[in-house]
Amino acid sequence: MADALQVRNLCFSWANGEDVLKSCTLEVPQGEFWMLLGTNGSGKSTLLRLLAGLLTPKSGEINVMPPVGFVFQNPDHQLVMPTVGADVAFGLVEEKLSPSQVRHRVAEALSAVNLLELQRRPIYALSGGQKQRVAIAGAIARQSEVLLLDEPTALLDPDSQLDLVAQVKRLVKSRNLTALWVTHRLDELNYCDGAFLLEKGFLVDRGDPKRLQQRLMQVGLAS
Ligand SMILES: Nc1ncnc2c1ncn2[C@@H]1O[C@H](COP(=O)(O)OP(=O)(O)OP(=O)(O)O)[C@@H](O)[C@H]1O
Repeated sequence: MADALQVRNLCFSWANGEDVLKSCTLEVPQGEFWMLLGTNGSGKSTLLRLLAGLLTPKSGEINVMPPVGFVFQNPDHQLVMPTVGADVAFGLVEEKLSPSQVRHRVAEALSAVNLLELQRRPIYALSGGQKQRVAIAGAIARQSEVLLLDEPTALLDPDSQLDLVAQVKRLVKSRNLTALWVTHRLDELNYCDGAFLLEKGFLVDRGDPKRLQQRLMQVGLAS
């Protein structure tokens, strides 16, 4: 399977000169769900922002299959419209679509995350997990091939957390999407195809999630 996401020798420094990513190389095959783990400050969010094109690398190569959908830790930083349906439609304003095409895309994306019946609900009246699903529906409506999710369950209770990760896994598999999901929660590793471990800007391990789960349970992953 071809890679939907590829990074070669990626280096990044902030303006203060701090090296955050040190020659990182990774790839995620199309249709797979991978996770990115690491202690606080190891560079996970920075890597995700580079993949989304929100930051510019110091050196190295990034290839990500477009369009890319990004899901933030806090959905209140991303949902901008008053209702569920309006928010998902807002993401389509730059595409030249007729009103009926927009309605169709919004309905299809909300069905994919089981929120169609909440289309007219105000955003403020949603739970945290429902808000994250609206953010994911936005990416699906824009027909994103790659989903980048930066600790999307950090603000969720354990039940909503596992519902969300299971739902993203189903979406990835049923639509042949590709996802990279940042987490501190080791139980989420049960849902992915593989995982990367980032330490102080170096990718120090990768591969079978069960093996990484064991390794991290033994040493304890700081969160
Ligand atoms: N805008 C910024 N300007 C300067 N330094 C930054 C900026 N954002 C992050 N950093 C620094 O970059 C390093 C990596 O931060 P990053 O947020 O990528 O880590 P992380 O692994 O996602 O951490 P966490 O698990 O706490 O979210 C940290 O030392 C952080 O202080």
